[in-house]
Amino acid sequence: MVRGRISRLSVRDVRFPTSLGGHGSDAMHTDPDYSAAYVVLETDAEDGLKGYGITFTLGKGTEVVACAVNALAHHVLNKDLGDIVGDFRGFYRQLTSDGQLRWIGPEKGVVHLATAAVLNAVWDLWAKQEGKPLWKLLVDMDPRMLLSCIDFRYITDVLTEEEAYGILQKGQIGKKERERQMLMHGYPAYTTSCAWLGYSDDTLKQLCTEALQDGWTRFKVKVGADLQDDIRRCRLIRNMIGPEKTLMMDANQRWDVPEAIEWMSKLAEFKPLWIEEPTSPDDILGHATISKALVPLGIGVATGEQCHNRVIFKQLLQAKALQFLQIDSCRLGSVNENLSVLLMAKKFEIPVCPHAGGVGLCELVQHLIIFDFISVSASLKNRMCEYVDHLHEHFRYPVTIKKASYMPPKDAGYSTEMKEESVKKHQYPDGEVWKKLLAAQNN
Ligand SMILES: C[C@H](O)[C@@H](O)CC(=O)C(=O)O
Ligand SMILES: [Mg+2]
Repeated sequence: MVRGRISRLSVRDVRFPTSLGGHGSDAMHTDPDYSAAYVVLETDAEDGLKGYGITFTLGKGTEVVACAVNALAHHVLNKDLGDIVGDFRGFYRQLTSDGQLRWIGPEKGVVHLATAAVLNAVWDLWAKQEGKPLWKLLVDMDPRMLLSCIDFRYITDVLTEEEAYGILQKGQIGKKERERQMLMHGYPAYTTSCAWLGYSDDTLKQLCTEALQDGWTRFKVKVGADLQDDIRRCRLIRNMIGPEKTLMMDANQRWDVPEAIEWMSKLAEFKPLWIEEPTSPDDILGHATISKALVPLGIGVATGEQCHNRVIFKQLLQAKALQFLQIDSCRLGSVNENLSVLLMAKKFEIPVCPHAGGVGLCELVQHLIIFDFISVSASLKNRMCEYVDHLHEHFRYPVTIKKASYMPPKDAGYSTEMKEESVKKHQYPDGEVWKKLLAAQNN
């Protein structure tokens, strides 16, 4: 049973200097410091449980998101957790429809990232109070209750609540067996960690060799800045992994539409399964044009890590603009909005392959995709969840990867809690890591 009134909300700016090693770098984000606006919710329930929520950011943006979290705090403080989750759709709407804050959204940008951080903390707290990992809380939840968490506004033209109910009802069939399958074998993953754009060829070779030894069979390589470099790097990685293993490419929005088509026709010989974010994430019709042009080359289009909200996903699906849909646990408005996108993807029969390149994203999104398999999609065809091998040591409940698959978390909650020691060290600008780095920069 949920209990307690939210008595405190705090938010901290936590940054990791990943840019120093080129980790996480791509054609548009050349110096990413993996960071998080880290929210902690406390209650008066006296059970010692807290809710932890993050949203992923890159360095400087974090302080802006933290401000937005503080601006949203009054919606959460002094609220009864039972009232929040009892009408979660209403609460989601209260946050996303704040009469003043929605002007700097709505449901997009900084204010939506902040909403995700707050709501991720609420879901963590809820799951902890129920004593279940988040995926299991969702799997066991009555379908009507689950649907009551979703705001269907703006998507009823493609998915009504009744249709969604039908999907969830169908998903009940074989659910126990799929849960057993997940617990035994886990959810298939791919790795992006070998081939960030800032890595040298030697680093790429070494990491790729290690990944192959560890049993990875699916790899993503960053492309988009320089065609000759891309050709060299893609050849290198394809030669190393061989013709049978899966290769994906990610351009992180670098190209115009015609440029994307032309560039990919030059990389087609390396047989990528998909090109990810070939152009602006807002250009739905542009994605549709690219998708259509790449069909004869056997290359799909993947996108989603910077899709603002369910409305953009709806239109991408309507326009047949993507072949692989990439949800993000912190870009959308938390679990609530991700549920609506999983259900739309099911309706359109488009495989979901979540984005996880960032700090904490692997920890969070594994819950969503495991739930999706057990209760919604019931399929692993063309599906895999991204994995990046960075910063897990800072989390209290880090992901477990076995045989290149995510093993379902067993601890209660949303795996969002960071180690206090790590937070203290990496808090910006006063944590010891940043004090040293900033002092060195100033000398
Ligand atoms: C800046 C991030 O590392 C980004 O490159 C992640 C990404 O695009 C992915 O993981 O996919
Ligand atoms: Mg990407």
